[in-house]
Amino acid sequence: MSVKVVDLCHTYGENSIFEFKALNNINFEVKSGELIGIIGHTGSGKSTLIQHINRLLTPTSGEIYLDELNINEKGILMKDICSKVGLVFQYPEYQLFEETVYKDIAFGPKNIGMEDIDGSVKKSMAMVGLDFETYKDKSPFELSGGQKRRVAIAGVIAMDPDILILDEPASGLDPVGRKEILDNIYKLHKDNNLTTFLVSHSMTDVCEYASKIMVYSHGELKLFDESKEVFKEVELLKEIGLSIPEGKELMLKLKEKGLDANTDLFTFEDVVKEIDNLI
Ligand SMILES: Nc1ncnc2c1ncn2[C@@H]1O[C@H](COP(=O)(O)OP(=O)(O)OP(=O)(O)O)[C@@H](O)[C@H]1O
Repeated sequence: MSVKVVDLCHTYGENSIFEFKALNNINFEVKSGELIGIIGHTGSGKSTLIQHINRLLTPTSGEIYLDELNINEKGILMKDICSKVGLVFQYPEYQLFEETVYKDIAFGPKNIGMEDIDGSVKKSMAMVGLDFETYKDKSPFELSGGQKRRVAIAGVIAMDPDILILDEPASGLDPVGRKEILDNIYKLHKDNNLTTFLVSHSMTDVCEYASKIMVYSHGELKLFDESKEVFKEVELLKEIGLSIPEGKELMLKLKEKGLDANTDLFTFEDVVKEIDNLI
């Protein structure tokens, strides 16, 4: 499913002394099946943006289209949007509340009136790499941080969305847990052709996975391009207060030291290969 955002503005507390413009004239188009990284400093508007894509917020002005559907048009039910757009909030494990993993994952599908609840729980658990028999009767609260997060993601996937949005899915996990969850999300996206938005503070996290990256600063979309093009804008990114991926940083340092390093590289794998070539 494609997403088109046209002239989107969002002002919190309009016409009050707390008025704050969180998004200013945002325009972009994302094709069906793309994985988009959304990067920006704290308070740049990332969460505000993603809440518009599943209509949790109403634009102050502007439009959002999912394929041809203008989601804020009169008569469109919230239920219809929820079944198309799955939003996984930051630290989703804090929103787990049922006594078993099965019940927690089944909650969403039941709520939107899906028929084969059992089938969708089984399928979504398999998709996030949780064995059904091992985990279905466990309490979500006895699981590790990474496993809890998988349960929370399975609860959203179980509603069979066309678009998946994840707000900082790797935050608070150790390096192994981060890689596991991000690899799993990437696989979900690829296997199901899910249009996916990955919100992060970390360039290093998103650069390995995203086909394109959006960079937000103070409510404005500053860059939206393929990763390697975005990472060429080193000065602008530093000005905004964002670090470039560690791999690219290393390549730039090697170049400074006089080595013929390819500074267009940024993923861990590519950088390791390049270092092998250089030494
Ligand atoms: N409900 C609200 N009322 C008033 N201002 C808000 C509200 N929610 C967010 N803001 C403000 O809007 C701006 C954008 O917030 P938003 O949460 O979208 O940023 P963010 O990029 O997601 O930040 P973070 O990375 O810290 O989650 C911030 O300055 C924030 O303080």
